[in-house]
Amino acid sequence: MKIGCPTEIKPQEFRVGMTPDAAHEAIAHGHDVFIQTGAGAGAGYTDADYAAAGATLLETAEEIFATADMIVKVKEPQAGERKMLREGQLLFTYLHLAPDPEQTRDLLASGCTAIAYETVTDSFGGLPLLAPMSEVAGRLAPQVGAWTLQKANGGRGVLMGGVPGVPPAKVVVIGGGVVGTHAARIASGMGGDVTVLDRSLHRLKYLDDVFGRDFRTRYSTAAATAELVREADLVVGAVLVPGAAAPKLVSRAQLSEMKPGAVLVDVAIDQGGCFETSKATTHADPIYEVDGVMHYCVANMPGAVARTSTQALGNATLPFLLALADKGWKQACADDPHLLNGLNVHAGQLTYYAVGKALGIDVVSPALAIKS
Ligand SMILES: NC(=O)C1=CN([C@@H]2O[C@H](COP(=O)(O)OP(=O)(O)OC[C@H]3O[C@@H](n4cnc5c(N)ncnc54)[C@H](O)[C@@H]3O)[C@@H](O)[C@H]2O)C=CC1
Ligand SMILES: CC(=O)C(=O)O
Ligand SMILES: [Mg+2]
Repeated sequence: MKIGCPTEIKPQEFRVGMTPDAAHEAIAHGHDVFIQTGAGAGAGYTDADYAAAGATLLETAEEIFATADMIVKVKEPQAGERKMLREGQLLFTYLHLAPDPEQTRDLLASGCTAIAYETVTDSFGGLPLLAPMSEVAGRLAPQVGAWTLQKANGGRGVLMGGVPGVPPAKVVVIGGGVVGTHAARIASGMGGDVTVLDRSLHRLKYLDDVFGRDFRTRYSTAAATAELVREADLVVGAVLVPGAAAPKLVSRAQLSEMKPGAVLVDVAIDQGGCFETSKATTHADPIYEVDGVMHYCVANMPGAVARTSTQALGNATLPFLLALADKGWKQACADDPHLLNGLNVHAGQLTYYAVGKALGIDVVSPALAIKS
């Protein structure tokens, strides 16, 4: 198979879909790998690294899209990239379609087959291709939250860990999955006074067993969330209903009850965000204020630490990438129901139920789509 990896073009996105090691493995499996020149630069990989791995360097994204049977990326295809997708071509990347009707429309119109990293599952009930970036974003969230809390950035001037004789920041993490657990661990390590909310008792029990000395847990009801958010210095939004638009758990009206200069970091923004007032921002201009409360809503947080993120994502995607290339997507998905769960679009049909529900589009079952 011809595998193509273009340079990411989302603003301030420095990750790359394939490392030189991944290219080397795919080539050892008998595939041809085409990398756009400069694609790895932001993650610290040179064109020479890819050439040494046996990949062919191509100058432009147009050449990559025209040449490859499978496109491997990091971020959802941007409007210009979507125009280059064609019928029968396989796209393997993050998509986050539920909050993105324009992208969904373009992918359906292109006739391509699109497998979304974020909806591939594993046998432990997890999301193995989302998890590495959730680990990164979760660990970044207290770091960016602490920065936003600084006075010069519009925050209320509270130091995360306090100092002897002065209390630390009150941190509330909504959602105790991968992002939430990593955010809580780091915030607690920085000295914050941390509470994690989740609606899964099983998850709360796990967190209490493992981290009970480091942070508190609380069952997520609207009342508990409202009470904790009112008192918080920093709130991290980390909920997920896989594939679906994020539920709105803090309303605009609640902002007026919060402390002036408190900070909301909405990691769930790539699924539309879990605060009513969230709108996606970029690393170039990450924060804004609404009703005295600072918001940080960057939809590609891991891009800030592109080298760590590229390596972590590459470790997770490689086995799936090789299965898709070795067997073709239909056989690979037929053999692995967890990979089939990644199928969001095929030949003009939407194949992921939660996306169809969010956007009001009819859905064809993925099991039927692989037979078409
Ligand atoms: N902004 C960014 O750069 C990045 C964003 N993300 C996003 O972060 C979000 C969280 O991802 P993960 O932690 O991997 O998901 P996860 O599935 O591991 O955890 C989500 C948790 O939310 C909980 N939850 C669902 N509804 C809830 C509610 N109403 N109240 C409280 N808890 C609730 C679930 O029980 C689960 O424990 C996703 O939207 C993901 O796409 C992930 C990586 C990077
Ligand atoms: C998960 C995701 O969308 C990201 O890492 O950018
Ligand atoms: Mg994202």
